[in-house]
Amino acid sequence: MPKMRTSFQGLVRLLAKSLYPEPDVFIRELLQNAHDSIQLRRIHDPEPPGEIRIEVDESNRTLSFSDNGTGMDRRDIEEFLSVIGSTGTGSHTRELAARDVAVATIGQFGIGLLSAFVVAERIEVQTRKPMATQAWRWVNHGGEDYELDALPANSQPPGTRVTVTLAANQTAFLDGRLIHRIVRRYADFLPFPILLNGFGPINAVNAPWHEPDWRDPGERERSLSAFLSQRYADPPLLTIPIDLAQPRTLGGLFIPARYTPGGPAGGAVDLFQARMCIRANDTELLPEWARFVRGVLDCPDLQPTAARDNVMRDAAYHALREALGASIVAALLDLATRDRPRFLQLCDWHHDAIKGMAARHAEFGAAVLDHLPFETNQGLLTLPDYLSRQPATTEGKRSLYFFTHEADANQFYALCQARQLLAINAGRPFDETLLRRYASQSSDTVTLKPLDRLDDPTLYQGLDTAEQIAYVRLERALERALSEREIPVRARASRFQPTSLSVALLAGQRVAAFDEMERALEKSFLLEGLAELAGEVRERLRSQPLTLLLNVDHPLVQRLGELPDPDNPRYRPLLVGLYHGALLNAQHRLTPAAARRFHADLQALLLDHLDLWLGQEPPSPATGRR
Ligand SMILES: Nc1ncnc2c1ncn2[C@@H]1O[C@H](COP(=O)(O)OP(=O)(O)OP(=O)(O)O)[C@@H](O)[C@H]1O
Repeated sequence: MPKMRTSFQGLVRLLAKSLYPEPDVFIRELLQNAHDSIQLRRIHDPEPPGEIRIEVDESNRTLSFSDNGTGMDRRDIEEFLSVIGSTGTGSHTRELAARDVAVATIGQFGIGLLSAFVVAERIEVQTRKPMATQAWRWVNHGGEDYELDALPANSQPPGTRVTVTLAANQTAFLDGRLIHRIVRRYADFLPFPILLNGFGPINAVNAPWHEPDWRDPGERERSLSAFLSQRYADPPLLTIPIDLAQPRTLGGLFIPARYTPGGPAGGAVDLFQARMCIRANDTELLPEWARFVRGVLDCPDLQPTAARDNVMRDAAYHALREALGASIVAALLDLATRDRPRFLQLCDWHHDAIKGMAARHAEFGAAVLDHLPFETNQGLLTLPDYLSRQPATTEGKRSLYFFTHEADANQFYALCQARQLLAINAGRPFDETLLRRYASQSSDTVTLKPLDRLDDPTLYQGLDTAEQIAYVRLERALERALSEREIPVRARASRFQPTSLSVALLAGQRVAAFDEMERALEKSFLLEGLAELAGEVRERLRSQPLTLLLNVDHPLVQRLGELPDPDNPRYRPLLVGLYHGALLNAQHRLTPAAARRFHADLQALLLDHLDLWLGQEPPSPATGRR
């Protein structure tokens, strides 16, 4: 019966390519082999110091990796190097562990050498054990067959030299700068110097957590901060040293001084295992809420996948994720008490990220909510601070006054100041959600009081019937004057403090949306379809009226209320001016279009005013003109 056959060469290439989709990992794997062999030799021979050399030979299209590690004898070559899936490093390490000798090797699968076949057409290994009287040369062209020759001892110093002849389409790897970058990415913290063409070390060798003074808190903070600023372009606003016993993890996290909206979807870490990078920019390990955090971690207890480009989602992984979350929360809370200004700065710069995460993730929210700052008319306050300044009712309840439109802050602060109310500006994203969560968690002691409701008796007093009737004419005249300008407004006379405020402008959600639309339409590069859509939304928003509250205690409102015919066109600029004044007082609401209209109106009003004066003056004797 005919038999199925396999192509060894085809299988090896397929396996190598599917395991190692990034061809540059062969550099990582060969450096790791060199590292492991040095580690194994150093158990018996601390001298000479370990060293790895990379040499480029462009004319022969070769890259070679030399180490002064254990080297191999014929048995090692036949049992481990030449057998896919058989690991000498792994088995030596296990034997040593059984004798309680710890050695920090990385290799464990016996397949790393395969990765070189993704880029190589030939691999030559020259090797000698330190005391051996013979060296060996092994050559493979990516097939089942290999050549093995004995060489005189003086042809190879103790250790191993692996020479990779690159395939004709892989010569990019002869570029020194590329090699340098790959070494920094994967092997920056290998504990032995890596020299490139005789120069170096080109790796950092140690990270701050490998240095002897790592346990000194001051030194640790300083070195970690310098290291992280240099590694990432962002200087850290807060550094979080990580030194965990279970699962063993060393490293540093940080919250950058800049927040890039739309940056990585999750917090990102460069994940190392036993000093070798397995995953740069991993966005899965940190808890989902920790979007504002970055850093480097080395966790030897994580189990890498065979391709060494990810880690298993095992118990150690989940325990690490949880421990990192706890470390971040602890560092934030520590900063909140130790260095309040910096904590506030951090909450401001990362407002959306930190408050957003507190709103979305109950656990994180519960841990930090008491410490988050909220803007009030007496500066930034935490919710417990705010409540401690509020009087309690007889039932022990305290009111939490807030308004939800940041654009209204100027106006609301004036209203609240006049009534000596302490109010929270909950206008930034997530503020209102967090306030509501806080109040519902403390419903026995806290009552929420939204201030942007028209019928709020705390701020606005109703009028008696006679007063209401007296102001109806002015209310209607104001509405008509503004509707001529396509500004839909509902005017209502009321009484509020301070009396210096003639008009308060109240709006629903529509204000922010409307302003956005107005701004969008000002942009010349807005796509045609989008401009049409924005225009349509604006028109719909426009039809929802704002509410103008007229303060009957203000002299201007009183005088206008006394006019027998407020509809007379000559008063229109004054009525529109009232509206513009309120708009201006609410600061942010001045869109470019509103500013242009206001400017034109103000000029017309000033001109009228001048004419009025000139009309009262006697004519000039020279010109006969007034
Ligand atoms: N530079 C070297 N010095 C000494 N022995 C080596 C060297 N390179 C490879 N070997 C031997 O060849 C074996 C196979 O190497 P290979 O890179 O395929 O796998 P590994 O390093 O054991 O495991 P992994 O697949 O996890 O990297 C090693 O376990 C080791 O015994």
